[in-house]
Amino acid sequence: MRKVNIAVIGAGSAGLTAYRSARKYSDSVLLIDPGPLGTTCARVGCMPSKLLISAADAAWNIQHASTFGITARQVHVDGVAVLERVRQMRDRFVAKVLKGMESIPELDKLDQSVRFVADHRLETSEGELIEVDRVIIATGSRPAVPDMLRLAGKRLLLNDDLFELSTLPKSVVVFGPGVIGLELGQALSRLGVRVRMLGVGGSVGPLGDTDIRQAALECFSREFPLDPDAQVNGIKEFADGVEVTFVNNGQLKTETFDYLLAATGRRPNVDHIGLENTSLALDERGVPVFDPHTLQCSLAHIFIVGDANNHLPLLHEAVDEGAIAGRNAAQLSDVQRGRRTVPLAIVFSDPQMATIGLQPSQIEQAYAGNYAVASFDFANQARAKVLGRDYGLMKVWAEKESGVLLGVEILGPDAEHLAHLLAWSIQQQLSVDDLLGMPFYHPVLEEGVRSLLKELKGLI
Ligand SMILES: Cc1cc2nc3c(=O)[nH]c(=O)nc-3n(C[C@H](O)[C@H](O)[C@H](O)COP(=O)(O)OP(=O)(O)OC[C@H]3O[C@@H](n4cnc5c(N)ncnc54)[C@H](O)[C@@H]3O)c2cc1C
Ligand SMILES: NC(=O)c1ccc[n+]([C@@H]2O[C@H](COP(=O)([O-])OP(=O)(O)OC[C@H]3O[C@@H](n4cnc5c(N)ncnc54)[C@H](O)[C@@H]3O)[C@@H](O)[C@H]2O)c1
Repeated sequence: MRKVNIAVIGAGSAGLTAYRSARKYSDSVLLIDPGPLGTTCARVGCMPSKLLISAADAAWNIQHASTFGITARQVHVDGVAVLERVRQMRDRFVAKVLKGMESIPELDKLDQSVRFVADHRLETSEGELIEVDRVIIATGSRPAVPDMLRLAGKRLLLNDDLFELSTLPKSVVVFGPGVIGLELGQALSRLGVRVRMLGVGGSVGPLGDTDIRQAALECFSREFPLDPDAQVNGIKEFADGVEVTFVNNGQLKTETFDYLLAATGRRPNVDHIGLENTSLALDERGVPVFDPHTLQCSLAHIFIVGDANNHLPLLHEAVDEGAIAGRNAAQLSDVQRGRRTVPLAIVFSDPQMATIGLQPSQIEQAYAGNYAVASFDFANQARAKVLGRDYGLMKVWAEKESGVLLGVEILGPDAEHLAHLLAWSIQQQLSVDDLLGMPFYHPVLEEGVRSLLKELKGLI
């Protein structure tokens, strides 16, 4: 039987980093993945979605240049060319990952799927048994599709499928106004696809603040119909599309679309890896209980990283977790708490959305009576007006006595940059006064942060 010191299950962003981190300490590290290789981020996630969004923004900016007195006569979106570019560029990102994997010795790689058959034993899809001293689970996640949406049959699209279409569809109903739904749904709409978006429970993107959520709803609803708490009565596949019956303004309405895009969340890939054959403690979703600082599970020799642990399903977190777990798995007698960065999530919609630090509900719970919050409306911001993008709302929460920043939510132009500025400030535990002592150029979007901080100073 093959014997391995450290087995890394999954060669995505988390697994690859875990492998490299562990390999610094041990010669016996096996990276196991049946493929497709190249990582979710590069193949079907971060990169192709951002490529589609860039195409959409190009079309949108031309169509809306009239704000500046510039009119383009005819804007033609060539759906075939748009998707070809997305795939071409996507393939380059994937190729870069695969090239990087070439430096991994062949003996360290196994192109099969594996499952646990005991705490220290894995079985490959071909029946080979592998005795393992330590294991890092890095199996990622996959779309979670409610049964009802499967009624769309062949007309059901997942994020993976969207980028493989030969041309842009004419119409798409998007289920789930979360991160993926808003990014892809808005991009499709801006590329001329008729989009309707339906959600449950009223959530919009990752936003926790009700005012910002409302502002987001208003912004997106200007571009396509969006009901974040829809009542859907039926879904039916027919030869050329899918028919959806839902309640719209109190009336039952039936509309047909080319496709139904399911963007209703993701589930960790831990249900087919034989966890039932181990003595690992699992949570209510069947995910191994683990320590987010060490990535160690209830059995000291097993670690879980990236989307598989369902904690912070984002690329930079997957990479950080892989590095921590790789080191800890290799140094089992000296497991250490790795450094976790301040929570930061960005949605590449327009306006962009960002959440940083503690969520509003967490602040209420931990700092009740001892925090202040100020908000800023981009409608009044000089730079946003110059850019013709004067919409959005931003809030910052700070502790009352110290003035230290606790959390931020942004809906606004170029939020990706403001979000980093504020995330770095929170991580440095900077206070409102510290930040107000920094330079603010004119005219820039950051001046909005200064206005907000000045208001916040008056409240703490
Ligand atoms: C549409 C979309 C857009 C996104 N955009 C962003 C973004 O802009 N920014 C951001 O930060 N995040 C984004 N994400 C999230 C990000 O892509 C993920 O958080 C990240 O890719 C997770 O990496 P991972 O290593 O955990 O998983 P993966 O990269 O999915 O790797 C898991 C690997 O495990 C393998 N595997 C599974 N089961 C087994 C088994 N039994 N045996 C062996 N191998 C197995 C799989 O083949 C796969 O290669 C996006 C996700 C999606 C879907
Ligand atoms: N820019 C980024 O960083 C980025 C981009 C895309 C994805 N991601 C990662 O991928 C994860 C998954 O994204 P996601 O958008 O699939 O999940 P999500 O949790 O962000 O959104 C799922 C949405 O679907 C809704 N929903 C659930 N069941 C539904 C149903 N039956 N009908 C209609 N709506 C329903 C939910 O209310 C929610 O609004 C994100 O949490 C994020 O971590 C990140």
